[in-house]
Amino acid sequence: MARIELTGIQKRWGAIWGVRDVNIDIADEEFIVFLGPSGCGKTTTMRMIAGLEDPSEGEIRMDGELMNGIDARDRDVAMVFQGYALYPNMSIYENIRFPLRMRGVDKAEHDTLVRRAADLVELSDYLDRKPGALSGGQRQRAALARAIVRQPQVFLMDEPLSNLDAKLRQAMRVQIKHIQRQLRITTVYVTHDQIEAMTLADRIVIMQAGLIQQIGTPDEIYNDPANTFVAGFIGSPPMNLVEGDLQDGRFTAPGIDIAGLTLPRNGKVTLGIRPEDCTVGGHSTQLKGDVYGVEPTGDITYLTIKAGEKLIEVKADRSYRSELGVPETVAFDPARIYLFDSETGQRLR
Ligand SMILES: Nc1ncnc2c1ncn2[C@@H]1O[C@H](COP(=O)(O)OP(=O)(O)OP(=O)(O)O)[C@@H](O)[C@H]1O
Repeated sequence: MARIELTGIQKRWGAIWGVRDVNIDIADEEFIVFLGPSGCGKTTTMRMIAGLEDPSEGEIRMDGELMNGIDARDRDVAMVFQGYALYPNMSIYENIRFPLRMRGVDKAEHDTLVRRAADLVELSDYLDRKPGALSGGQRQRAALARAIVRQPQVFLMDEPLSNLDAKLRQAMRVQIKHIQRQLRITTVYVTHDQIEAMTLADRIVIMQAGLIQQIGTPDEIYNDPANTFVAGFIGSPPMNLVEGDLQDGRFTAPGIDIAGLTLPRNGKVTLGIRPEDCTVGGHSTQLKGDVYGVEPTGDITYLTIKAGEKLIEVKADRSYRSELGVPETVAFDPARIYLFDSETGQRLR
């Protein structure tokens, strides 16, 4: 159980900035995911919570207690990393037990705790094996069990699934979320994978270049992106963003003409529309272009249309087929159209 408060956190090494002005109040039992591209400051933020880095400025508190300057070993956190960091010569049993020995937990409790943790991650049948004799997913589960075993106040996970293949990642996501809910341990998880962030998080913190761009629930981040960075980072494929001209509520760009956008502003704006909020065909005059790519995947067909010089991504019906270069039209759901300031990227509508 722990609430974690980061207030005015900055980290720099000489002229290099890791993070600038990070403020976030993480509730007890919350699952928080830091999401952003490489180098945005996610790991640095997590390392400061762990006590592996000191902030240059700002305060870190756990349950109100100031953590600045307190050694990592004296913080009640457990970490899981991408590289599992299991000891190759120890059995899985001994690997999971290791933190109990390090923390001086009463020996009489070890066996029960190790077996309970192994059971939670479904590794009970593998306790006698060495890490080398396990699959990647099983090793990752062993690393998870080692973090779980002594029930810390906080879990810190840095891209723990990125070594696994897509199918295993999905299975492990479900397992991690399930275990976190069962144990009710505050969890901070770092990833650059938006699906992981959307599926795991109570709240997502989106970062870019050391700055927090938005903090919100997955629904808020998806439905109410604060700016073009967030809009373009979430979604698969992400939101289409088209620069154009707005005059008296009518947006125009090459191949695109949309009326009825109520905004008390004229001039250059960026229009945003998600691929899943577009409908192909019909008598739409909103977008006219040529088919540039068609990708059937079974349950959905991804269609790329070239309008002017811009490629627009559309999620079409699974049965949609066409030939390259064929003229096509697209209609936009008016309630799902976003407008952003083209200069600042900030959301206008
Ligand atoms: N020890 C260090 N010395 C100098 N600069 C550093 C150090 N650690 C990180 N940085 C810089 O701080 C910035 C943030 O790094 P960080 O590792 O937090 O990014 P990240 O978002 O976790 O990226 P990735 O997904 O690639 O791990 C980067 O520009 C990085 O080069």
